[in-house]
Amino acid sequence: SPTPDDPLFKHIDDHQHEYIQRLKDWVAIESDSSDPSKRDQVLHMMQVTKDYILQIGGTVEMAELGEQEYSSGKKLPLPPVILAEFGNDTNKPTVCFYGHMDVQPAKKADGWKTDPYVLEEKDGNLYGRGTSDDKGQILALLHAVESAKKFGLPVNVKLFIEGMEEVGSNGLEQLVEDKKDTFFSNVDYIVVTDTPWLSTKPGITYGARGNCYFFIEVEGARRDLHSGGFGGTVYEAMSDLVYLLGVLADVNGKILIPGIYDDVLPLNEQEKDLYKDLVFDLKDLKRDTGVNTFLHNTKEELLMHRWRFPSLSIHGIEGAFSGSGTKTVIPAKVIGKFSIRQVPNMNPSVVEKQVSDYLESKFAERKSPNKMKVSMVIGAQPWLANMSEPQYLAAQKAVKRVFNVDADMIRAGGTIPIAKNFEDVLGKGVMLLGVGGPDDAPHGQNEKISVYNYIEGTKLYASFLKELPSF
Ligand SMILES: C[C@H](N)C(=O)N[C@@H](Cc1c[nH]cn1)C(=O)O
Ligand SMILES: [Zn+2]
Ligand SMILES: [Zn+2]
Repeated sequence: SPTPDDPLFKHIDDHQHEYIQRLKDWVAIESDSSDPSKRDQVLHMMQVTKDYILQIGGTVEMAELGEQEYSSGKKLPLPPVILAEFGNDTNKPTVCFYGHMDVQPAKKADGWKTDPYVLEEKDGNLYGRGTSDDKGQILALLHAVESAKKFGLPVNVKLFIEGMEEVGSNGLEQLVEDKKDTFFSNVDYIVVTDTPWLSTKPGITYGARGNCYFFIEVEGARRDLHSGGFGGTVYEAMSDLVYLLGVLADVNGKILIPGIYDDVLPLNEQEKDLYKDLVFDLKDLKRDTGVNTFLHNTKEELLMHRWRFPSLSIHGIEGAFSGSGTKTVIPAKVIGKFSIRQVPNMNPSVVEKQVSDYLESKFAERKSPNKMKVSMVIGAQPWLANMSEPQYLAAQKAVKRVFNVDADMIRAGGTIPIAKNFEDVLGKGVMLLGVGGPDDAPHGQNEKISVYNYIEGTKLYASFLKELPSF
């Protein structure tokens, strides 16, 4: 361990088995927010989190968000949001941490080596869905709060924890508005505990991309058809969809939608300098991902395309045959799913129109009689902060104290949908301080967090709480 002698750090080290056991218990709850059949698990996860916060001495209000209505008319309860508090001393600064307890889908059949919902410890890593994104990072924070409390908390701590982040944080912006003059009224800083480091060196994150997520729905027949009986006689919905998905970007990742790059902030020399000293090795990335040829060859270009340029990814097709075997079917209705990561100063409503106009004109050119509909189901804004604010200085000092290195100042390619709203609605500085590793594989197979990041990350959060009042 790189940490100096400190009773607080010793307390954390002494409790690591308990911390790992708790992560194991929480990973076992299949809180996948995208799967309607698992909504009760998300609700249960929020309850378990609330109970633990109460156990370590916090107060908790559960803010109800009402129901989620699907296009089919089906309604499901939205998980309540946890609003928690540790201390309300007006002489102390107040920091509010944000994170989420829902996870992305995961099935052993996707290629996991172990059951995604059974935490496995192997070679210093803890494998399981949510170990890194975001249950492990939230638990590192909660254990830090619990430990720091034993030695006297020098700050008031608030927690704002939701259960729908992975599907775009439904209803959350309105809740931030509603709680502006109550729960958030005394909050000085917002810290998001949901982001990975760029390398094994700790990073502090001052920007994140937004995301506009689209569905293209193409409908041909009333039911799936036998391709022997109908192949060659019908306009196939899947062919239309594959065509539309194929005209979104070129082989080099350039997005072909007219106007999409118009609002991207130009790059200046000062920004270029920020990339120079970052520790980031393309060889490590190749080894981790198994990708031999990336779209960009230098550290700077690759990071800029992860952080400060938009990108378009195609995620899947609902309604298409995707099993093993050789089903000979013509799917009647298919929904293609893709998203465009947003960067400053792109605006989701502008992007929505650009995408719809483009796809409608491409579909019209094709002259298919099938029905086609484009909808934007998530429109999350990008966020970029001023990294000279006090919470950044305190985080830098905490990194130095725990790891004895200077933190990398980095941005995130992923999205925290609520980050920009926090800033806009509350007018408070936001920072992402995460403890995930660069190769944790969030959203992918065999997601993990290392025991090192989990435990030293707990010390990082505890040190941050100690340092914050001095800035
Ligand atoms: C960074 C965070 N852990 C995360 O994974 N966020 C999701 C949020 C999102 C965006 N569109 C839909 N969900 C992500 O970046 O994919
Ligand atoms: Zn997350
Ligand atoms: Zn995620």
